[in-house]
Amino acid sequence: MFPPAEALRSAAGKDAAAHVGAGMPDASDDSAFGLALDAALVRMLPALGAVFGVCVILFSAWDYWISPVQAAGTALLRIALVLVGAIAYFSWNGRFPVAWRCALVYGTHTGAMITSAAMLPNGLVLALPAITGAMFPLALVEPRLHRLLLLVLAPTLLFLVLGAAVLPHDVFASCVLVYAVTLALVAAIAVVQGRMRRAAFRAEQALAWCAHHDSLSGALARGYLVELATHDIALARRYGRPLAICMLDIDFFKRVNDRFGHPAGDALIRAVTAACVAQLRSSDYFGRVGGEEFVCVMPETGERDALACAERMRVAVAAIRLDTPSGPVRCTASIGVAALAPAHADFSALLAAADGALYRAKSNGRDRVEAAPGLP
Ligand SMILES: Nc1nc2c(ncn2[C@@H]2O[C@H](COP(=O)(O)OP(=O)(O)OP(=O)(O)O)[C@@H](O)[C@H]2O)c(=O)[nH]1
Repeated sequence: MFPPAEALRSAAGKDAAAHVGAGMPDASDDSAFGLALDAALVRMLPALGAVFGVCVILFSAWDYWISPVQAAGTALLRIALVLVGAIAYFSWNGRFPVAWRCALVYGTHTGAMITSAAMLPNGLVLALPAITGAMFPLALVEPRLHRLLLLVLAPTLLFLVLGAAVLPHDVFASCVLVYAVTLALVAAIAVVQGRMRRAAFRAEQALAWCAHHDSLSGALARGYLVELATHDIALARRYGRPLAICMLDIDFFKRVNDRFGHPAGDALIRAVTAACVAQLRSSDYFGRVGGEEFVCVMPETGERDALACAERMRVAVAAIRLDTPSGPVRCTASIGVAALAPAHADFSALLAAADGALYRAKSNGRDRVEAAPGLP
């Protein structure tokens, strides 16, 4: 069983078509890494929020131990703030970025700890290990330093304001020192593990790209193209939608290699890929299925539009001119087009129809587009 095409497209990094001919993902582009971190945050936060919530409520028992008289008040405050954070987290889902929701959960949970502790005698000193300890999971959840600092900003200000108000100066200074050292440690852990995660993410992206693309042309690799096409054919059948494919072969490519050398042949393969991809819709995809053979899959496209697209590709290929020391390299291409019909059992059958049309284009003189005969 093939995984769904959308999963395959996202495994390749972005939309498959957008990557055709685009080369390896740009290692300096952190936007995909940022999206992956946000997705991880969405997965981790509910669990982390629940753990924080349980801890904060358990601290109420501790409050009772320190000051039974005030325990009811602090317990109510803690529970109210945790509930506010949890309710807002779920009701803001989809309306606000995950970073804001994360800040809210962390802010309400640690805010509850700090405010309740400040109400108890020596509470802030006694609760300091819990308040600073709560920062450590953040280093795992959010390794981006600027985001981490934004997350801790509100609780830190609360800690400083309440600490200055309720603690003696020297005790307050010691608490601030412990807090600052912990924050520096947490930031260092975030930076180190962020670097490790970024390196792993890039390696994963590069591997996914290599698995799904042809390294010479940047077009989709045959296996990946077949997987995507198999899925799109199933969709087209299910919903009675059109789909067409083109099979393109560079004419007399051997002569290019023989006359200009293999590097020129390679450059021509890249130029043909770029020229063809430029003629396609973003929902189409283009793969290299053999030495100088390419297949383009066009979902939601009938035979007439596919023929027009194939003609645009033929003209674009004929316009290619590569300047080499041995003179300009030019080429033409023959293209076979086949539209999906009920008689095509699967992608191989459709491909065989396009191959037959391509064969006719070759035998009829090359540099032309031919359609496969209509099938019931
Ligand atoms: N430079 C280069 N050449 C390749 C690559 N893959 C296959 N080829 C060459 O492509 C040529 C294909 O030749 P043929 O199958 O005879 O096809 P053709 O010369 O294009 O002739 P027609 O298809 O009949 O028009 C062979 O010489 C292969 O060595 C590649 O990645 N790079």
